[in-house]
Amino acid sequence: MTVLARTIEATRRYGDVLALDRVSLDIRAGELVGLLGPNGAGKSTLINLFVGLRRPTSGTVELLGGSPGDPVTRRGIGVTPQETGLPESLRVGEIVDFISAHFPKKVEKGELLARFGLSDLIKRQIGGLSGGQKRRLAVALAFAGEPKLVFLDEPTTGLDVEARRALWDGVRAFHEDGGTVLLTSHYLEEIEALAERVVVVGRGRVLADDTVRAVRDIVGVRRVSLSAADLPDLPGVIGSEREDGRVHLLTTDPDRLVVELVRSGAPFSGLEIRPSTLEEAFLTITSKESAHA
Ligand SMILES: Nc1ncnc2c1ncn2[C@@H]1O[C@H](COP(=O)(O)OP(=O)(O)OP(=O)(O)O)[C@@H](O)[C@H]1O
Repeated sequence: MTVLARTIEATRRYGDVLALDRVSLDIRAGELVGLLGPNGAGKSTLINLFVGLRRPTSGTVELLGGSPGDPVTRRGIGVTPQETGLPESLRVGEIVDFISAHFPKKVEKGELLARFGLSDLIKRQIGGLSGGQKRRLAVALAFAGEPKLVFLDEPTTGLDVEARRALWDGVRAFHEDGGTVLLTSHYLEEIEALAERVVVVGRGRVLADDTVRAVRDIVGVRRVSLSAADLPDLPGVIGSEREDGRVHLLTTDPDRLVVELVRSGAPFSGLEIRPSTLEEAFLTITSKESAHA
């Protein structure tokens, strides 16, 4: 399958901060890929490398067979960054015309607005739109030039459920017509609603690149925490660490783990069970450390 965007061992530093650490990733034609990761994982940095807003400190980035630095290449993509500022005095229809004018091919205005549930707002000034409507418009504009590949950085931030659904419908329609999308999110639920492939990023590295189902199994992990001096080997523990005298055990079956813990007779106190955060689940599982005392 044709690769539309690719990084090879891409590293990006901001001063002392290593935002991306040797990331190699292919985005193939027709894919809808979700980039999932906690705050500061490096998602926006990766998108910025792909769309030519930043250059890698080392490594290579390719876009549509060319370089992201080339404005002609960039005409083949659509982008909605995390923060968007649209001119307040323009009307919705006017901003669509303005953006479309930059592209050789364009989606018909009425159709573009309908796809994102914005038809009724065509004559409204942008300054009079709600935050959610502005966000939806900013996302719709990424599709205006009939792009081959669209990058959406947290497209549904600040949207209510209905607006989020309207936006998802627009993205799905583009994908069903063969379009390729890379979108970032903090939420697996969002990626699950849209994507088939999930790339999990944490601390600048790709931690997993798999189907939504496979990633969901890992994210479904629970964290069982307790205070104990010594613990025997317990079944079903897929990762563990010790912190300030507490032991954190990761498992997909916390009920069984607790039963086995009690059966083992090992003294413990302060038992707590909670869902693991994405970062905990992935970093603990992928680290080789084990903290069986
Ligand atoms: N312009 C910058 N100058 C300095 N550090 C930066 C800059 N941009 C990003 N960083 C740092 O690089 C790391 C990765 O940031 P990035 O914005 O790519 O993460 P993210 O996964 O998109 O996070 P979020 O989900 O919060 O948007 C973070 O530690 C961030 O503080």
